[in-house]
Amino acid sequence: MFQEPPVKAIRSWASQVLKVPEDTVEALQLVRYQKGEQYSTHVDWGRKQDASLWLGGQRTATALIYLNTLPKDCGGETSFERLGIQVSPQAGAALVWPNVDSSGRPQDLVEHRAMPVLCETQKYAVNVLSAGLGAYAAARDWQRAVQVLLEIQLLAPRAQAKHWLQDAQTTAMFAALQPSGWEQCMVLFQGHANLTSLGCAIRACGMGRYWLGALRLLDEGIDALKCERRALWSAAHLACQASEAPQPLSPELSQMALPL
Ligand SMILES: O=C(O)CCC(=O)C(=O)O
Ligand SMILES: [Fe+2]
Repeated sequence: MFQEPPVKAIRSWASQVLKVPEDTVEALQLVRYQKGEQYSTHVDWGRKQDASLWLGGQRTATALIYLNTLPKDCGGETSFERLGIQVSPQAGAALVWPNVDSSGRPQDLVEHRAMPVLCETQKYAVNVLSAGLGAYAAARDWQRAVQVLLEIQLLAPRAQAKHWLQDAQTTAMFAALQPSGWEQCMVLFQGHANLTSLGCAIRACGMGRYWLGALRLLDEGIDALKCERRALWSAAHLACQASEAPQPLSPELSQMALPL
């Protein structure tokens, strides 16, 4: 389906307009409203308490492409009440807005709704959202996830998109939490120490049977992040379950400085 020419064309256009790699454009969503239907006020980005936010990476921007024009007085406008903006659907026009500010912080200002359609003409639109790396994390394709992370880092310099990049990096670490990716997970941990990434790194050590590393991270991480031991308990537990037999330390890892 991603290979259909119209879908490809829209995804490629969206990647340029939203300034994200094409791979992080989510699957297109087609929306249709019949008479009386609407979409109540919401934001397109994920809330902090939403676990899919750090697994999926933040939705940094939205492009809404209207597929048909609604007659006058037929409703169906996209309304940004906090901004005092209402846009009427016009065939072929696209409404593009950021969901985060220049530092990557999600914005409440861009909450919006689709006003009810008031006549028999149906409203059709395509909603294009820039996703994080979630698709690859879900597919356990850590090589692609890491590659996309590198592309994102090049596109968005660290200082300008700090929060979003942290989400993306943690997502890539999750994707790499596999027997074949655990060393890459440790590499991603460099310069990115927080509770979630530390938990990932401990589990990665367990996957690689690198027990010394897991123990060091557990001890030093608790000191450095000033967290309680039990905050990392499940990571440590999973690390222990990941493998039965210990494995000697590789020279490469023994030289790696902990980012704490
Ligand atoms: O249909 C509209 O005008 C807005 C749609 C929308 O906000 C959404 O699908 O997230
Ligand atoms: Fe929306």
